[in-house]
Amino acid sequence: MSQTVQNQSIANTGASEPMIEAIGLSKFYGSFAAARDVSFAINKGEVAAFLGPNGAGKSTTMKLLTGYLAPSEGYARVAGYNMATERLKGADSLGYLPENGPLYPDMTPRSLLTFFGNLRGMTQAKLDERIAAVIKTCNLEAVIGKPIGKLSKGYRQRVGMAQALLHNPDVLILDEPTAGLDPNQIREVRKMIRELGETKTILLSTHILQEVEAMCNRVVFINEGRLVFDGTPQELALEDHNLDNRFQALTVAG
Ligand SMILES: Nc1ncnc2c1ncn2[C@@H]1O[C@H](COP(=O)(O)OP(=O)(O)OP(=O)(O)O)[C@@H](O)[C@H]1O
Repeated sequence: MSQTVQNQSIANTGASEPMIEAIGLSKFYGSFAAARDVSFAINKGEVAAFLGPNGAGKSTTMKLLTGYLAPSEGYARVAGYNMATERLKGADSLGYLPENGPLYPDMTPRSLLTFFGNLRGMTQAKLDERIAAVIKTCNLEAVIGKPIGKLSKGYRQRVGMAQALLHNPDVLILDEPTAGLDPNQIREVRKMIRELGETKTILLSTHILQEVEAMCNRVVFINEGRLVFDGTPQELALEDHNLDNRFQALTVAG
């Protein structure tokens, strides 16, 4: 597989305040590198796709960025805070949708949101206000009192989004937000992300190329744990005329 950085051009969207930074991030499991010296910066206002085939290291890198996993080398910054030494401050600005969504099947969406709000030290008044807001944003009215384990995949994903949005963070890191959803649910989640992207900086992982064109103004591409492209969707498509061809070119042996 190609292991060279084939395009390091940085997207120029006019914004320049870095909100999500990977600085030489590596994660080793024994001698296997799930992420290897990954560096990029997502600027304020950007909606960035984190692209790569299965097993490329997207979830690992996202966990390193959010501070859920300790890097073997390098460090991450969110909203300017080092996630190794200032994680709580960084977490105030960060909402994270993990790849498997909410893992508390016996809780209801309301009890889950209350639990996370309490963990974040929200006052009851603030919590009531924010729960009402995320129920609306994520369309959770119909299921707010039902056990999460009994909800459809689409609703579980929305509960995960509600949890990520609860403290109204400026930065969102979303691990495959549309995975396993039906076409209607995918359309709804994409619409929600587009709307959120008007006010927030977002990094979302996907291997669906239409998602890039539908939602993103920036692409970071990794393969076998290494950064292989960093630029705009237009730059990604340019060399091989379309995104499908380019995805293949960046991931096949070469
Ligand atoms: N705890 C672990 N121990 C050993 N290997 C791991 C561990 N976690 C992840 N890996 C390996 O690291 C590589 C990257 O995994 P990761 O889940 O980050 O990929 P991904 O790009 O998110 O893939 P997908 O699109 O399938 O979710 C994979 O080969 C995976 O098997």
